[in-house]
Amino acid sequence: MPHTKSVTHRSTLTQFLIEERRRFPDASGDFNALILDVAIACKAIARAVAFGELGGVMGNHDAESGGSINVQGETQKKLDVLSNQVFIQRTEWAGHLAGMASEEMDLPYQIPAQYPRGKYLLVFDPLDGSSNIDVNVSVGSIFSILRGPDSGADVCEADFMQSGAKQVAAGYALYGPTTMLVLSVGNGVNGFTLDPNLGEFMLTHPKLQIPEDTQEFAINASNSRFWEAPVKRYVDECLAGKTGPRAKDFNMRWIASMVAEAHRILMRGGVFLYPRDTKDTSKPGRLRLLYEANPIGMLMEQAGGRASTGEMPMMGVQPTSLHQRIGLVFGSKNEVERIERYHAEPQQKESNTPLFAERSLFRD
Ligand SMILES: O=P(O)(O)OC[C@H]1O[C@](O)(COP(=O)(O)O)[C@@H](O)[C@@H]1O
Ligand SMILES: [Mg+2]
Ligand SMILES: [Mg+2]
Repeated sequence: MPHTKSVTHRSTLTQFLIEERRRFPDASGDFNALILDVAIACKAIARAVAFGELGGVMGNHDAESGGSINVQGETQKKLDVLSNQVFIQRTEWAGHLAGMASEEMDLPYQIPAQYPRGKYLLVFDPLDGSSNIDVNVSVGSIFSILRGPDSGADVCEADFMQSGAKQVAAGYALYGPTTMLVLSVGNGVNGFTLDPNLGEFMLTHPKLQIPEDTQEFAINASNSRFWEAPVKRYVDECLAGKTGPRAKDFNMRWIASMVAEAHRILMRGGVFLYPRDTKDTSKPGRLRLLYEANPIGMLMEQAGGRASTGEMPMMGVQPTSLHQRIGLVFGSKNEVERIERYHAEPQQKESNTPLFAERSLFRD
């Protein structure tokens, strides 16, 4: 029986959290209860994703009335909206939260008056990789936990303006061939696989560590004409392979679900770039600082990898707005450091490797 071993030999998420809590004898248990509520939200979203078309959850939200647009200016999918509701409903009632913020909500979410307020802030991307929902490719949920104000008053944007270094915990759920929860409570990174028979997350990937070197990179190459010189240089050098300055061949991946790319990198190394570019100068990057870059950044750093804007460590960035976008580079430490070095070095005018050279296949 496939699940017998997991029942007898593996820790459940609950057991793992209780054992972690023993490190903090004064802890109230609120934090563990919050993580378990987040885990239930993720299980509920995993079910909705798994039913797909059968569950009537595919396609755009509110399609009959022309669709709904979120604060990012993006058309919301039904599953974006549903996942957001699931996160709220599973966590707002318990008295652990001072407030929440989400990709799908313009403003901070206030805990309704009928519920007690607590000390944490929950920040989340309820469904990452939304463009993949309708094509049955892995998507996920990303979350970050911060300390909130003690006042019990309504939360405001300023309460969330905390650097990534202040995160108490971060994690994601990946709705792939198996559902996984990957979590850091500030003491390394651990991966749990959902046992569908028990409905429990079981510790299957303890103490994840990202290899420092890699031969695999992920970037949306359709944006290459908008990249800044250091990014062009880095990718050119990877593409040049064995005969180029890196003297080794690289492989490339692009899933268009950052959460799935982060997972691959946690499993076997690699580097992910969604850098700042010149495509739309009103948007300094595609991905969002508070609920994408920071939680993934914390997981990377806790697993021995690195996360950066390209210019500085992501964990040191002081946020200025709830839905702030930012250039993001993360993964194997030596590659991220190399990209940072390229940003710091005086810029060459043009890379002299073939893809972007002045005279090449892609230029007259
Ligand atoms: O469409 P692109 O440029 O490939 O961008 C894909 C990126 O957008 C995202 O889907 C953004 O997240 P959301 O789906 O939560 O908006 C990332 O997961 C992914 O890396
Ligand atoms: Mg996202
Ligand atoms: Mg999203």
